[in-house]
Amino acid sequence: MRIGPYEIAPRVILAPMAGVTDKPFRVLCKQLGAGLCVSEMTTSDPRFWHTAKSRHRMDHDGEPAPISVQIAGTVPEVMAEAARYNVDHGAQIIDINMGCPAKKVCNAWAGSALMRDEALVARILEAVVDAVDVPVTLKIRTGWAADQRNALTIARIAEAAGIAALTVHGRTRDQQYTGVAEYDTIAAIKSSLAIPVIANGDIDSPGKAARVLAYTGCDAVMVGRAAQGRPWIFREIAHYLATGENLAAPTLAEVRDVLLGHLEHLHAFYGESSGVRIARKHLGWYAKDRPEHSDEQRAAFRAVVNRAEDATSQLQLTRQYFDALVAGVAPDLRTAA
Ligand SMILES: Cc1cc2nc3c(=O)[nH]c(=O)nc-3n(C[C@H](O)[C@H](O)[C@H](O)COP(=O)(O)O)c2cc1C
Repeated sequence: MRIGPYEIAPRVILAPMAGVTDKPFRVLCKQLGAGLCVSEMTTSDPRFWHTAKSRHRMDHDGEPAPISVQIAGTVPEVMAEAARYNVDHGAQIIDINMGCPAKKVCNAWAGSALMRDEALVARILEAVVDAVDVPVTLKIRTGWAADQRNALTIARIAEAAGIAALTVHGRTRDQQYTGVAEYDTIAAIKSSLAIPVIANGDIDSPGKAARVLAYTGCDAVMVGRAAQGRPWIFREIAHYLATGENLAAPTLAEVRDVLLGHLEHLHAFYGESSGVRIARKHLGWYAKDRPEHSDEQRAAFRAVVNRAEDATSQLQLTRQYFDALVAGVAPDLRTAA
């Protein structure tokens, strides 16, 4: 699949997730097989561009190409300026967020709320496409509510405005994350457009990715929540799409090394104090799906690791836990604390 000059291969993309898809996570997912990783959304309001949060979100130093940066906002000229600013700071693809149901975004009439105003959508897309020389992509839901499913109309507006690829999350805004993704709507959109369409929603295994691609006819799939604590899902999906075979799960030693590398990158990127805090949610996700140990042990691991206040002890406790798993013994988390 192509987005402007970029060949996106394999056809599996990391979804933008605020608070999750920061640079350390994007770099990791790319290394582990994602064809493209989309940044957390960045605000289009210039008053917030110099906060620590925005500076981290706009930092793409050393990130592998193509660098896709998501912007959110409501005013066409402001969105255009935000797109220019991000391109000046390394963005090679601009993605526009009209898919996020978060209150903070929707109260400001951004994210998926924008889909209710089709004329404004057209003005925003045209303004952003005109403002930059890089490809502009759009991410939408199927509509605002069950009786307001206007994704196909928005998709046609997007294509006419020069959008280079469209991602559709198969839910309406009022569904938030409940219900099941409607792949029928995504298939209908794909069959009506000439630009690449990316299917998103509930893709959590290589088999599901292949089924969604076949059912919708889409050009690629986008994976969000299933990548949390499981960044190797991208190579698993890529391998399955290429061969029809399942790749072996990563060994515990590899999981340990991936996780320790991820923690080190978080500590270096955010600084020790914020890095340790931000790492905690990732630690919880990595521990969540380990079948080797009991729920009690996983809960104990989270509790102990959450107490680590500095980078050294967070790394040490994590290593200790996974070393014990690798050796096939129960980790003694009481003494580790
Ligand atoms: C924690 C979290 C943060 C998210 N932040 C964004 C965001 O910033 N921009 C956006 O377009 N979608 C955002 N989403 C929606 C995801 O990109 C994706 O559309 C959704 O999770 C469905 O895909 P999944 O079923 O693979 O998780 C977020 C989702 C989650 C769970």
